[in-house]
Amino acid sequence: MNDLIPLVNKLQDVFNTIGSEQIDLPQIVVVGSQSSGKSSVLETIVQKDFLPRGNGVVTRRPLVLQLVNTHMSSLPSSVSSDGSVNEAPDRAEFLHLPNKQFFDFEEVRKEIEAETARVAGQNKAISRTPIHLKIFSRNVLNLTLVDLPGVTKIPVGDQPTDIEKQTRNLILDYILKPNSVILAVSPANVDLANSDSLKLARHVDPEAKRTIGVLTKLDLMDAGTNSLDILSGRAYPLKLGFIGVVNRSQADIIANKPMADALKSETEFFQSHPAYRAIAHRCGTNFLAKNLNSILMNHIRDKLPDIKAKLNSLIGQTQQELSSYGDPSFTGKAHRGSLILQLLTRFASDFVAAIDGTSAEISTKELCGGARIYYIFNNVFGAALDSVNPCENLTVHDIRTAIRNSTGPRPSLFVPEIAFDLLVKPQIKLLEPPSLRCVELAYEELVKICHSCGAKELARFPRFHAKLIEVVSDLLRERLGPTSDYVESLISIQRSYINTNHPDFIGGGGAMSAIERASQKKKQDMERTRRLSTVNMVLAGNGGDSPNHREESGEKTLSNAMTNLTVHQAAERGDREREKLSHLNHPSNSSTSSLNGSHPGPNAPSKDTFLNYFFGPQQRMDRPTLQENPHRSGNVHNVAKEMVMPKTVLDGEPIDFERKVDHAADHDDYTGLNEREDMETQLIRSLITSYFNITRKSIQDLVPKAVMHLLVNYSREAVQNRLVAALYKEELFNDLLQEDDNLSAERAKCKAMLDVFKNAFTIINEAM
Ligand SMILES: Nc1nc2c(ncn2[C@@H]2O[C@H](COP(=O)(O)OP(=O)(O)OP(=O)(O)O)[C@@H](O)[C@H]2O)c(=O)[nH]1
Repeated sequence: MNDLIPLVNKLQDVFNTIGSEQIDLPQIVVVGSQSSGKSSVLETIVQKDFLPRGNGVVTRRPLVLQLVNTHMSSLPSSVSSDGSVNEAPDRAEFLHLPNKQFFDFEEVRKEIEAETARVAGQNKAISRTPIHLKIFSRNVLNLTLVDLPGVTKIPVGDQPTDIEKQTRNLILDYILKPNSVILAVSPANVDLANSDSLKLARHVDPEAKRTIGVLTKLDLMDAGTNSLDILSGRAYPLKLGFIGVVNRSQADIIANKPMADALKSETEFFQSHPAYRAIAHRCGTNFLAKNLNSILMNHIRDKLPDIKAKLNSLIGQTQQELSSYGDPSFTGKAHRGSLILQLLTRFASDFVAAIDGTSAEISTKELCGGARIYYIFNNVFGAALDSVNPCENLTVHDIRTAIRNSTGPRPSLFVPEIAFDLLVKPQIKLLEPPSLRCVELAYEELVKICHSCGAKELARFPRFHAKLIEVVSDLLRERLGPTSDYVESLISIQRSYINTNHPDFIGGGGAMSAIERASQKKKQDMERTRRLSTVNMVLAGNGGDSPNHREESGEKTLSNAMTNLTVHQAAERGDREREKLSHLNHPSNSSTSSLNGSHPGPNAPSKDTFLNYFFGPQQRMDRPTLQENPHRSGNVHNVAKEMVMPKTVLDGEPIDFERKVDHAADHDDYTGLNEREDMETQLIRSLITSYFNITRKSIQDLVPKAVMHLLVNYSREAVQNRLVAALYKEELFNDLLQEDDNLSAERAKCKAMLDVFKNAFTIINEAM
């Protein structure tokens, strides 16, 4: 039974070697506010002066103290020549100094101070890293105790402003572990209601099952007061009870009072104290040590089955982790070929599965693989194409220049087809950058896919993994060129023949109708604005009307004025307007019927020239007479006719050639377009937009198909063969199957851990 504490110490040592905190080993954690007497309690238990002393914060790192009874253990004693047994002297060992033994406990104190300062600095700051100290003595009972920094309220020295929070968290880290027994130290000369240690203990152990209370400084209580209520468990119930102790006072320490004397004085104190006399056998440091020893042993005995179960599952997990690093024996000569082939096939099928979306490890966080390619086609590429303005960079100047240049030395009779052709081709070129970008994005996605393939299985063989990626990347790069070229040629194909017979093309008639509608609307708007401003003028011209008067007449005057004005103006314009409108809309008028619809009727001949689109075949003959003076009428239909006859001729004005040449040379001077020029420009723009939209649609359809065929599907089919051809070569096997150094180290660490767990399991098995 008494072997249980050495067993836990053994486990602790075993786990310390691998720094594993996976097992929560039973231990006693000493908690208390600053200067409550924690170190004094520990020193009295050990019966040695070995802990740092001083004012204020002294314990600044957790101290894991293992007490080993050399009397009970088989450890170092020797037999002298006269046959008597020489008890080995008490000694201490630090985990951080494995080859050094301390026999002078003053040196132990210095080492704790130096080690504390090394990690936590010289000035009052605290650190979470524990110091492990083992003390071998015949005067101690087997115990494992952890001394923690005291709960501090006010920061001093280098301590950060949140020192209270930091110490609290550090303490909580230890006492939260269900296998920790909390030794809550409270000074008896301070009201228990203010005890920090009991507050913290209650927080993590509300049923007070694993908290043992220690009352220090019982000798410092005011005369006439005592803690009998607490010590007998009436004031503050704890399952493990309260134990009172009297440690050395500061004066005793200064006077170097020996431990043995201190223990004697303590016993005398309890035996002679009127209040404690009756419970003296349950008080004092010796009783505390014995009690702690049996509490810890019982605790260990209770917890061992859990620890065993936990170890069991850890062994399973670690074994699994170890096998994930691969079996080093499997890379022997006989197996290399099949291993290479197996990993290579796995890589290729991962690649295909990622594209097809059949991968076992499909991400739920972000789009990947095939879905991402679809997203590129549908959303990214689609949006990029949609964002292209069909008339991007196409200024009025460009359009006018194109029209003029395409007519050569002749005056422009119609808006020439050649100008449209000239202008629309560069616009189609605008579809090329997004299309090529689409190819690149799909390529990049495939590269990304290939980087994520086989990552788990191939972590062991980084060279092989890199080679596999290299070969697939080469394959993808090879396909990038032809795919981009093909997509580029798709755009060139579109540019090489402008198919104005396309059924979706708006054509001249459609474009004219659209412009006509827009123009009419614009005119109506302008008219409305003009009327309103006239009304305002009428209202403003109402003589000496004061502002107040105007306000009084209000809406009524305004509406009257508007009605009068509208009626008046309608009468003035009269039949002229009505006649024009009926002329435009009259179905029997063949010249307007084709203008109003996008497509000519079923009997209309094919739209082979611009003249056809604009006016239908009959229009060739339907030229305006000079008397009609279409420009002056401002009618859209007449303006369209103007494109057939230059305005200057229609107006009958003499042409000043000198001025015209100068004007044409002045490229920036297109701001003051006349109505005919404005109409021509608009017409060209709407034709370009219509044709561009048709091309955009077909590019949007064709590019993804090309990318799928030439890049994605091609590489998908070719990947396995390519990998085998490039890498399944006997002379490469050695290089490809070179293991990663880190992985070998990880495997070794994992193996060591597994050994530790197995070892611990055996230790527990033997003890139980
Ligand atoms: N008279 C008397 N003095 C005590 C007793 N216990 C501790 N002291 C004194 O109280 C002071 C603080 O004791 P420590 O043991 O250093 O307290 P601590 O809780 O370890 O302090 P920190 O590690 O700094 O948090 C010392 O001067 C001790 O001598 C006691 O039972 N009686």
